[in-house]
Amino acid sequence: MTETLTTDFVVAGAGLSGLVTARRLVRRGHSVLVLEADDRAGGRLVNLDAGDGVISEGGGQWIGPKHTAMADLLSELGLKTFPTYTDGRTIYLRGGRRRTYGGTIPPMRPLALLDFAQAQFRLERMAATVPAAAPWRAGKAAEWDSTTLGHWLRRNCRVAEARHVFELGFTLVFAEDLSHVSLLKALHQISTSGGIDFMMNTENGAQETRVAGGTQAVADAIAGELGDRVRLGSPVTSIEQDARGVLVRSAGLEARCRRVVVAMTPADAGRIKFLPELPTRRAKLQRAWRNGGERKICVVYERPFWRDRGLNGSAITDLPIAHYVVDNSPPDATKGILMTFIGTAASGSFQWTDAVLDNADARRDAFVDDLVTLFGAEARKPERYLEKSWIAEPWIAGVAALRTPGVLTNYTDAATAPVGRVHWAGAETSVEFESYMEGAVRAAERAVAEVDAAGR
Ligand SMILES: Cc1cc2nc3c(=O)[nH]c(=O)nc-3n(C[C@H](O)[C@H](O)[C@H](O)COP(=O)(O)OP(=O)(O)OC[C@H]3O[C@@H](n4cnc5c(N)ncnc54)[C@H](O)[C@@H]3O)c2cc1C
Repeated sequence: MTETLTTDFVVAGAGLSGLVTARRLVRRGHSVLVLEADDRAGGRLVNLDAGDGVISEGGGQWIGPKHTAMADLLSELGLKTFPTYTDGRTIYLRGGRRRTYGGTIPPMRPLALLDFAQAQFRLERMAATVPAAAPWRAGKAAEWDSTTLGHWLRRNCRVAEARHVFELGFTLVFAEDLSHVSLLKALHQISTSGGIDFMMNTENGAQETRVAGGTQAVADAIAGELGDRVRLGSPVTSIEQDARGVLVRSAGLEARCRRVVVAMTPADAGRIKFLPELPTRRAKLQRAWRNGGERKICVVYERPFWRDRGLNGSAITDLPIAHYVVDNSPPDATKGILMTFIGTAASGSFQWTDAVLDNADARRDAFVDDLVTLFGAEARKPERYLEKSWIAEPWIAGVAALRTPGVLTNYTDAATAPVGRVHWAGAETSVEFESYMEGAVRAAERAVAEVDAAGR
């Protein structure tokens, strides 16, 4: 039998953005129903069990000093943060030569450093000409949206060592081979996400802080407040609107409401049937949308033994698996956790083989081999291996938006423009800090302001 409900608003998706949207609407005195397809709330925020009550984040984890909306949310929820571990030296390994360094600049050869600085200067200068709210209006939008960041780097960052560090940093941001990322999108991301240094750095950067208890605690806290307003295992299948309101259908449930906020990536919204049909640009955007995908993998040790040797657990390398390693241990160091990402990027020195991509044991063994090279024989015997794949999630398009060439200039504001009584939230609809948790919260605030302003 189909259950029928009436509510002021339906929020589709209980990721961070949908949860914050619902929380803000409830606080304004509205009735809200949140429909989540998966059997848990949180979306891209999820904790992995590292044993003995310790967790490591499987999805979004870091925030930085410019992430003010996230900081406000954490303080409203009474959640604590702690600094990402940076005491000690970082390992830089290239061509078999292992060195350590302090600060933020890897010990590249002088020519590579010069090339890196010049490419960074040029990218920042180009990014400064991209309007935040309308990147498709940049003077060179058509030119930049017809090429990729990967192509630009190959042409303009000629020293392989410098290019590798760039490719590494940006591949982490987009979770994809840079030859899929529009140059215009990359420039827009640079101008709206705090600049290259902020995006790449830990201290004074986007990786500065972590949430005590992991970011899933944020989702759990909000879902706990919302209680039975959140329905899990309830994928929205259709959204039908007329002049008086909206009918939202899910498995065994129909909800009538004034307005709907769809809080997920445009690709995920593409699975919902809309009546009447969506405007052409919006419908085509949903088909064209891509988020990059990768796996986050961690090995758990009894303790962070590398710290005894003055190392902070971070590494930048050209090893087969671990191009970037970071210390993901809990704040009290009751376990030692080292983390990396595995994607499919095939440019530059990234070459993850199918043998590694398609076999969890091979991934673990290859990562441990790299960690032994970096941190010594003690790395050989981890207590546990954890991984979270964002490649084959049934309800989530992937880690972060990449926008292939042509998407920004063809579909302009279709990701955010409301369609009658349907509004869009989700980290991918934020002008600032798109695809970050900060973007998810800002998008929620924008969507709430929109439905408030729309009245009935
Ligand atoms: C590996 C990884 C690392 C990251 N690192 C960071 C980081 O360090 N810092 C940072 O700021 N950000 C990071 N992010 C990004 C951050 O996690 C996301 O920006 C944020 O969590 C997105 O929230 P959201 O609500 O917009 O989307 P989502 O979390 O994707 O939520 C969308 C929800 O909609 C649901 N859904 C889909 N279809 C339907 C349907 N038909 N009906 C109902 N529900 C549906 C999904 O199940 C999901 O729960 C990372 C993400 C990943 C995956």
